[in-house]
Amino acid sequence: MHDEHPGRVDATPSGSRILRRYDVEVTDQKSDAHPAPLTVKTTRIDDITPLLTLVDPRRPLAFVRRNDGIAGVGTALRLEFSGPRRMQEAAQAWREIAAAAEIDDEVGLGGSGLVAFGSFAFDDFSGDVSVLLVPRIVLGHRDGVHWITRIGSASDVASENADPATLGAEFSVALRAPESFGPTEYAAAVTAATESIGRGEVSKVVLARYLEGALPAGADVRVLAADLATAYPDTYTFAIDGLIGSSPETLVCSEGGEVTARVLAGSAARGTDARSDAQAATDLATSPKDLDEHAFALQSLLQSLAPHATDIVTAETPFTLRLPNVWHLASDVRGRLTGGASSLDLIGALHPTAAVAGTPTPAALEAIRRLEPFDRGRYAGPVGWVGADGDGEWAIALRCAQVTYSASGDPVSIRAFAGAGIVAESDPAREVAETTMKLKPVVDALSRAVPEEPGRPLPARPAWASPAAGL
Ligand SMILES: C=C(O[C@H]1C=CC=C(C(=O)O)[C@@H]1O)C(=O)O
Repeated sequence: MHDEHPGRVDATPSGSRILRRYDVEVTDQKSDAHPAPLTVKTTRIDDITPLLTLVDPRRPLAFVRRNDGIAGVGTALRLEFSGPRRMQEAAQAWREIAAAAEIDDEVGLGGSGLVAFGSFAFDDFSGDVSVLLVPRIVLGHRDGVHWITRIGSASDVASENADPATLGAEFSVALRAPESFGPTEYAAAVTAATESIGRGEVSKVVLARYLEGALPAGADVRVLAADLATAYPDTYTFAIDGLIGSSPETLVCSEGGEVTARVLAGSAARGTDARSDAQAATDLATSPKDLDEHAFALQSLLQSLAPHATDIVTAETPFTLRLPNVWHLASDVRGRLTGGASSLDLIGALHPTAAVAGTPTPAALEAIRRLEPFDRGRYAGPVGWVGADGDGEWAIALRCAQVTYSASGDPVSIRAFAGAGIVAESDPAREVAETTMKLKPVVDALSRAVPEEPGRPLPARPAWASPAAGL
C-alpha cells in the first residue's frame, strides 16, 4: 500500500528532519505520527539483473564496486539532516530506526538486511540537505551471493516490484565553467591560498572548482553511473539522491569490528606510454610536495580515528595508485574498533579529512569558504551505506556530479566538481591541470557519442522481480 500522505514526522532544533515517504517527491505536510517500525526480509536469489537497470532512471540509487554492491528501488524512509551535527543526528536516528525494525535476513552479509544509503554535505553550513534513504527494495551482490531485501511496514513489505528497464540512450552534455569562476579565477584562488600558507595561517587547503551544463529532456541519468562503473571499475560508483560519481577514496568501512580506510592525496597525470607512465609514478612517489600533501591527509585521518580504534596500522610510505585518468599517492589504514562506534559515528568523526579540506581543519575550512565562491553541496562529503548493525561502507564523494531536478522531478542540470590539495609549493597552472584531470571521468561520461540505436539490450525479466514469486 502506498502512503498517500507522506509528511514531516520529526524536527530537531538544528533543522534536521525525518520524512517518511513512498514517492519521489517530498512534501512538508506535518504529522505527529512517528515512523512505523520497518519490517525487513532478505532472501537469497540465484542471479541478478545488472543492478543499474533496476533503479529509477531519474533518481538512481546504487553503490557498487566491481561486481559487488547494492541498488535500491522506491523509498520507504527518507531522513534529512543539516547543520554541524548532521552526521551525529543521522547516527542517532539510524540507531533508533534499526533497533525498532523487525529484520529477517537469511543472507547475513554486509549490505543485506536493513540498509540506508547516505550522502552528506561537505560543509556544516551548506544549503544542501544531507540524506539517509531507505529503499523499498534492495538488490545486492557480494562474493558471489545475490539477494533481494524488501522493506516496508508489516502490511506492505512485499508490495513493490523491481522491474528492469533498459538503460536509456547515451547523451552528451556540454559542461562549462561558470563565468565568474573559471580556470583563471581558480588559479588566482590557488595563489591566494599559497599566500595564506606563506603567512602561516594554514598549512594545506583543498580548493575545488566546477563545470555545469543542461541535461537533455528525459535524460536517463543511470547512463552516467553505468558509464562510470564501466570506465572506473575499481572505484566506488555511487548514485544517491542525484549525486553520481566514481570515487577512488574510502573514507571508512566498518565490518564486524574491523575498520579500514584508503587515504588519497598527491596526484600526477598518467604518462602517454609505458615508459612515461612509469616515470610519472616514480616522480609522484618521490615528490616532496606531493608527499607533504599526502602526509597531512594521512595524519588527519589517523588522529580522528585514534579515539575509536586500536591496533591501527598503515605503511610507512604511501603507494602509487593507478587510475585510468590519474596516479595518486595512497595509504591503506586498518584498525580494530573500540567503543562500538557505528560507521555513521565514524564518518562524523573523520569528515572532513585533509584530503578534501586541508590542515589545520578550521583554518582550511575558513579558507575554502573565503576562496571558493560556491557551495560544494555534497561534493567531497561522505557517501555510502549503513546497515542495521551500524557497519557500512563510506567513500568520499569525489569525481562526481550533482543532478538538479525540476519541480516535477525531471533531471534538468548537472554540476561536476573537482579539487586539488594546495601546499606551499603549489603552482596555480598545475593545479588547474590537476582539476581538469579529476573532472575527466564525468566529462568523458557526459561526452559520449549517441549510439546508432537508443537503449541497451536487457536480459529477460528475472523471476524474483515479482512478489508473486513469493519473496
Ligand atoms: C579533492 C579531490 O581529490 C583529493 C583526493 C585525491 C587526491 C587529491 C590531490 O592530489 O589533491 C585530493 O586530495 C578531488 O578529486 O576533487
